[in-house]
Amino acid sequence: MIELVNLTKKYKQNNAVKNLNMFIEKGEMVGLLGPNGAGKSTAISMLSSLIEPSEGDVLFQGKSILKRPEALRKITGIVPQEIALYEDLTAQENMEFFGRLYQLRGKQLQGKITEVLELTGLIERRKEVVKTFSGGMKRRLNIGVAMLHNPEFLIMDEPTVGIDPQSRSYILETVKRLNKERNMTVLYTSHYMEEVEFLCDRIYILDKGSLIASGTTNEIKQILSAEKTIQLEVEQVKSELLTLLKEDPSVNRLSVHEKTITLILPKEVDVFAKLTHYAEQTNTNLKSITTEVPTLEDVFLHLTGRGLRD
Ligand SMILES: Nc1ncnc2c1ncn2[C@@H]1O[C@H](COP(=O)(O)OP(=O)(O)OP(=O)(O)O)[C@@H](O)[C@H]1O
Repeated sequence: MIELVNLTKKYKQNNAVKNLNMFIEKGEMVGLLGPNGAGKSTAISMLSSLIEPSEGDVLFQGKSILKRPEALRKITGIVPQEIALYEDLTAQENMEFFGRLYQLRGKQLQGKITEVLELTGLIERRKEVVKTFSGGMKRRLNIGVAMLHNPEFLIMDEPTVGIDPQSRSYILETVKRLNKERNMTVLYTSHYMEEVEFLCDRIYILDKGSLIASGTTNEIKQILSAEKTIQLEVEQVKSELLTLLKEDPSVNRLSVHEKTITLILPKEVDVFAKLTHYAEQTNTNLKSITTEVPTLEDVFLHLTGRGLRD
């Protein structure tokens, strides 16, 4: 349905997106993953014709959208990273304003507003002004606005950043339902691996503007099939311990998040005795050692040597 061909965006010395090749089939949920600054928003802006590519093309049903963006625009709903709502208007008034921009009027507009307010769980709050809403409710309303013109294709740019857990799971469940019940095609960008793992059939991983991996969720995880992930929970992360671990030839990758050290090692290596020894040597109080099933987060660490949330 949609194809990105060698899509590139250059800003002076910086390539925000480099030779990006992607395809999205009708009814698919595709994840675009990467840490902050990876190029996700830039890729989305080119896909939705908000900015022009420096090189490459976007094809919709085989035809370039560069000169004729309307066909794709008409079927696309965009949920931007920034909340775009009028704070002093009620939820209902915001919907009416944006609905009119989509040329909806009268009964058709009111029917659609009720439908999307129900979908986003905000029907009870329709008469309240947006500035009294929580961050999560504003996000849900923003999603509702993107749904007013009945799009077949929904682009969501990190829709769960900085919101409460209930709104987050509500959004994830809603997106899944839209895909199942309406065969909605979804492009979902995130730096939360677990969200993409939950939602998406296929995944593209971007880092510094370039694609570093792509495939089905299972294919991506198999990159780590010869490896295992071990997590060490420590009372205090000591630099001496990190040095010993980094120097150990069986440690392929290492990352630290708060008081947890994550190691990726070959599957056959038995390191428990060695880890306990390192802990003793550095006077580290080891609270737990656990072997994890690899996650997409581990795949990113494996491919780049960095955690997604560093
Ligand atoms: N208008 C611009 N001018 C110059 N550089 C830009 C511009 N827009 C983006 N960039 C740069 O391009 C790179 C990719 O940015 P982009 O916003 O696409 O990343 P992202 O993956 O969406 O990250 P985030 O999750 O933080 O939004 C960054 O290094 C950014 O600083």
